[in-house]
Amino acid sequence: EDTGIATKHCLIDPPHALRHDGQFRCPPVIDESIGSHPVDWSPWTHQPECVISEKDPSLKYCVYSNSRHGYQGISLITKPKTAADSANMLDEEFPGGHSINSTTPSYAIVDIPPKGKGVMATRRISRAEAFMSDWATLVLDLSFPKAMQRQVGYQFLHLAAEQLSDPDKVLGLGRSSTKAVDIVEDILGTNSFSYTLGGDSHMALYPEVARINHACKPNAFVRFSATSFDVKVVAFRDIEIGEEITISYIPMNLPREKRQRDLRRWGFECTCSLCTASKTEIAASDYRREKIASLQEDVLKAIDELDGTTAVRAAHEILTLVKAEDIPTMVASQYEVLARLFWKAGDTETATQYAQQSLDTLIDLGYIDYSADDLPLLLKDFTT
Ligand SMILES: C[S@@+](CC[C@H](N)C(=O)[O-])C[C@H]1O[C@@H](n2cnc3c(N)ncnc32)[C@H](O)[C@@H]1O
Repeated sequence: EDTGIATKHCLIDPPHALRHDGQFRCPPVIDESIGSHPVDWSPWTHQPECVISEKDPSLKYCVYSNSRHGYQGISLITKPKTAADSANMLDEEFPGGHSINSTTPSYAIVDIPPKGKGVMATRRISRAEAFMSDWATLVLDLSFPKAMQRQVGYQFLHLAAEQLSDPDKVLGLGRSSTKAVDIVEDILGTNSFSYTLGGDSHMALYPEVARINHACKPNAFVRFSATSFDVKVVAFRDIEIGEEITISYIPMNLPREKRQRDLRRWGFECTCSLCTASKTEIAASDYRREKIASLQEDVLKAIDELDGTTAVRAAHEILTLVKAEDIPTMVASQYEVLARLFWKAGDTETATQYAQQSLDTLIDLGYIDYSADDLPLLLKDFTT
């Protein structure tokens, strides 16, 4: 479930003499010892509160909040170093350049029994269109719950929520039906995305995106940003007025049984069109999906055995199957696999063509924007 987010890292900290405009400085690491004036905590709007793990005293986490970020502020519970690295991802300029330029609202949050709330299109949305934007509101280092005693963990979660400009937007996501001990824990458990920040696994909550229900063949996907905390929701295909917006909570290539098992974490039985299709259709889909998985193993094995011909043949077969199963993101990654295989075999011309096809597929989906640098960057990645 890698959402593929990357963060900017502060790699260059030039000599003092070059720091005349302050632009190139690495952001300082800030923790509770920093000082008692708000200017000391900048860019955070609250004094960080920190705790050291009793289980491992080398681990320290703080709550970092900026109540001006996005619609309702952001709170991170993370290591001081990670917070310093992410400070440049903050965006205090809402409603600024990141929002969707649309005068007609494209969706509404409505009751969709028995799923609870859900998101419905209120106008026609075109394929590849980014029709919703949202900002990370709670971000939590995944190692934090394990490193902390339960009560301290809850206390920090609640502090993080309280320091948002609109805590109710997050707390309102709580399910009244739930038996969970702690409401914030429950909210994060069923609503957040996993992503990497400062090289560590985190979970991130986007309150608006959190209202989107799951489907195994969804009509939308979430597009993450490598350089900011905002996300966009993009249409996989044209969506008609009154249609429910859906995303996939799980990898899109799993057979039915595995999907149902993975979805249990969210506490529902999936009744999407793919899960309730006819027996024959489900069997055909499952067959292709299991075949994709076994062919992926064949590719890896062939690479191990330096058998390029078999690897390419299996990769081509996967491409045909993911097209038949209509898993567009895997079409793009499969072109990339082929590009890498040809690159390895020294056929850089064919490799370049496949790399271009991979990028074209992602651009066509609205997954990335066109950039002239992308092809050389991708090819460079093949060599390193
Ligand atoms: C991220 S939230 C989605 C919004 C949620 N329905 C709400 O009212 O806030 C995830 C929760 O929605 C419900 N849900 C999502 N997709 C569903 C589906 N396809 N069928 C039934 N319930 C679903 C489950 O309760 C799940 O834990």
